[in-house]
Amino acid sequence: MPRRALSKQQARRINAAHERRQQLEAPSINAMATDDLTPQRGQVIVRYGAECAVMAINQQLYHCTSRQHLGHLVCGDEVIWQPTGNNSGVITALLPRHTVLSRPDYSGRDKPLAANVTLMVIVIAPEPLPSNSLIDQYLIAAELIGVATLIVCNKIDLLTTAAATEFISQFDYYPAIGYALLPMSAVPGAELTMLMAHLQSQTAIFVGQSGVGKSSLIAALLPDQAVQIGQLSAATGLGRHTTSAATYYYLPTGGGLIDSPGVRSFRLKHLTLNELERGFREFAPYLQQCRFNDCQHRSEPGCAINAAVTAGQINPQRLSSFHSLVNQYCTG
Ligand SMILES: Nc1nc2c(ncn2[C@@H]2O[C@H](COP(=O)(O)OP(=O)(O)OP(=O)(O)O)[C@@H](O)[C@H]2O)c(=O)[nH]1
Ligand SMILES: [Zn+2]
Repeated sequence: MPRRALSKQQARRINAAHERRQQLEAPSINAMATDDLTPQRGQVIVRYGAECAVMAINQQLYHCTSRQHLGHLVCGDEVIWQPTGNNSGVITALLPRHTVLSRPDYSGRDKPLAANVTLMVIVIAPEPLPSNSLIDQYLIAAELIGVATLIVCNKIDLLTTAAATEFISQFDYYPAIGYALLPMSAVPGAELTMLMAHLQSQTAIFVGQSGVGKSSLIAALLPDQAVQIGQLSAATGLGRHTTSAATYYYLPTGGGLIDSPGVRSFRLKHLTLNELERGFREFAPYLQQCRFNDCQHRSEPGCAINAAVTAGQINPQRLSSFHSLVNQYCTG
């Protein structure tokens, strides 16, 4: 299929990203561009131990330590930092986080994993077969964190056109409740260009079952990932950047994505019934309408959610998914 013509805005973004890339690739990356030592804004690209690689407004990477009172900084954090010369600096303030992706640590306490993510790309594929319940778990997490979502149905090339249509039709009710669904394959082409368009100006993460093609999609989206990793190694002085740490990568058409094994395997934690209800966005207009305040939306009389299912306003599969997640997550 022919590639879509780029709008002026897309072309401008591509040019800006290209310039940024050239700066990233410049051999002078380890040299201070200026003697200016005044505090300035920056973004944490990767945290390693107690230190961070920070992208400065001059589009160069700096190796920064951080003041202890700032706590646990993560990839995606926006910060104020002060250059100290020799391509280094000190992070002095953490700017408010718009969103935080976190996961429980070994003691069960929530620990931030990445900050300021704006889009969760939920990857499914015909192989391994997806479960609607797993999709719902990611959607709930996204609703609670406050990030937008895109459901990507990858590996569509494995199916005939008729089988692909039938496969995708199982998930038809997601677009109906406002969750975009994009069928595609992890190879260059019109579908990848469309995915790029969805990622513009976003900070995305890719989540989904093992084997659905997250790594393949990310590799197709980031042809220069090795260059970016090389620049990080140089900036951090570590020699080798470890890809196990959550890392922000710049996309060629603008925006970026945060990736790490931990981010890719992000899962839902323990939830209260109220949080679970908030995770089903189409339930919202009915939640205060049930006769009983503690209605579990099973067979209670006067349940507005069940009435909405009967009236065709809520998909019955979403309600049964809600019930199975109550059993799974809302203990005690
Ligand atoms: N036919 C086809 N195969 C694909 C596509 N995308 C990925 N694959 C294959 O699917 C397998 C799994 O892909 P990965 O990218 O490793 O999947 P993943 O989701 O990153 O898996 P984990 O790293 O285990 O989480 C590999 O053999 C890929 O080559 C696609 O669009 N079409
Ligand atoms: Zn109810």
